[in-house]
Order: sequence, then structure tokens, then C-alpha cells
Amino acid sequence: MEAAAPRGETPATPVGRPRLTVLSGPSGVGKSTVVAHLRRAHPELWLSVSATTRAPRPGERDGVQYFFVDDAGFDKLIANGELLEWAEFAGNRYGTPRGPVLRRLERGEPVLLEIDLQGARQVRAAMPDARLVFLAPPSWEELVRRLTGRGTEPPEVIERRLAAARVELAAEPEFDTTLINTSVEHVSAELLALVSES
Ligand SMILES: Nc1ncnc2c1ncn2[C@@H]1O[C@H](COP(=O)(O)OP(=O)(O)OP(=O)(O)O)[C@@H](O)[C@H]1O
Ligand SMILES: Nc1nc2c(ncn2[C@@H]2O[C@H](COP(=O)(O)O)[C@@H](O)[C@H]2O)c(=O)[nH]1
Repeated sequence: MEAAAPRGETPATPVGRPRLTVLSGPSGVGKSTVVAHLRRAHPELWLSVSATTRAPRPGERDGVQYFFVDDAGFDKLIANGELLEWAEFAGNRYGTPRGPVLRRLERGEPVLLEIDLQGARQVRAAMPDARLVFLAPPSWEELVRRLTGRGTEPPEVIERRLAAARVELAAEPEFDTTLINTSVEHVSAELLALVSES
């Protein structure tokens, strides 16, 4: 839900100004699937490409899904202040390159980030105007089915991701809006409406 500005105060985001939307939610809920569906229909919608120390999955390409870097490369990004936010998630580090995000916001273009809960919290602290959207599964059983069915992680990594998922699900009230990913088509349309509205 959107917090109303206290009486007599200007809302944090002036009407008509595009802003930063953060999509978060437990691993396997369908964030990438929903964003990919949305961007097939709206290729003009810009999604930040994160840096990560995770190894590429089959089919993933450097600079497309992620910028794949080693630990030393990630350390350098942090040391140089090049990340808007970063977090360790299930044994790997992930971070949002700061420059491209700020340049687009300065040009008045909407920005979409797909990041974990820790990152969402950092963005909220740094950019209070950001809209935080939580993507929730229809049920815990369905989340486990999706994460396992994706077939991209070994069982011990799935366990770590499910442990993180319990923490992320408990943090849902921190978000401005919750969307339930029952249907990719339906939830993509809901997300588009949120990203497009100012
Ligand atoms: N609405 C849906 N109904 C059924 N399956 C879905 C739905 N949305 C996504 N999936 C499937 O769930 C699996 C996980 O989706 P996806 O990889 O997009 O999740 P994610 O939230 O991006 O995960 P991660 O945070 O680990 O990157 C995929 O196999 C995808 O096809
Ligand atoms: N805090 C950040 N989290 C990020 C970023 N990019 C992706 N993520 C999140 O990491 C997990 C795992 O992703 P996966 O591709 O290994 O499945 C997931 O929740 C992503 O949303 C980032 O830049 N910062």
C-alpha cells in the first residue's frame, strides 16, 4: 500500500515523475519470468543488469542476465563505490551498478530493479521515493515446486534459498505493494501498471 504524505507536506514523488521500482520476492517465485514476459511486450522498459559472483547458468550471457565477475572484481566494485546496493545471497554476491540507474532517473526514465530483500532495504534507505513491490507465491508448496522444478540448483543450494525465502516472506509487510504470482500474464500486467504510474 502507498503511504500518504502527512497533511500539509508535499508527497515525496512529484506527480508525473518516473521513479525507481524494486521487484523483490523469494527465490523461485517467478521474478525473472514475470519481468522477461513484461519486457517481451515492452522492450523499452529498462531493467538494471546486476553484477554477481554467481557462475552463469546454461544459456546466461555476460552483460545480459548479469555481469559475471569474480570475487576480486566484486570487491573492486564495492571499493570504488560503483554499487547502489549489494548483498550476499545463498553464497554469492549480487549488486546493482549505480551509474546506469542514476543516469536514467536523471533523464526522467523509469527504472526497474530485480533484487533480494537486503538490497530492497538498502534502496529504501538511500532512495525513499522508490516503490517496493513484493512478488509472493500462491503457496509455500508452489514456491518449492517452482524452485525445484527450475532445475538450476543442486539440493543444498535449494535448501539455502528456501531458508532465505522464509525470511523474505516474513518481510512482506515492509513492501508498498504485494502481487501474487498465480499467472505470469496477469501479474506482468499488474507490474506494468505500477512501473508506468508515477
Ligand atoms: N506463474 C507461474 N506459474 C507457474 N510457474 C511459474 C510461474 N512463474 C514462474 N514460474 C516458474 O518458476 C520457476 C522460477 O521462476 P524464476 O526463475 O523466474 O524465479 P525467480 O524469482 O526469478 O528466482 P530467483 O530469485 O532464484 O532468480 C521457473 O521454472 C518458472 O518457469
Ligand atoms: N541485492 C541484490 N540482489 C540481487 C541482485 N541481482 C539479483 N539479485 C537477487 O539475487 C537472488 C538470486 O538470484 P539468482 O539469479 O542467482 O537466482 C534473487 O533474489 C535476485 O533477485 C542485485 O543486484 N542486488
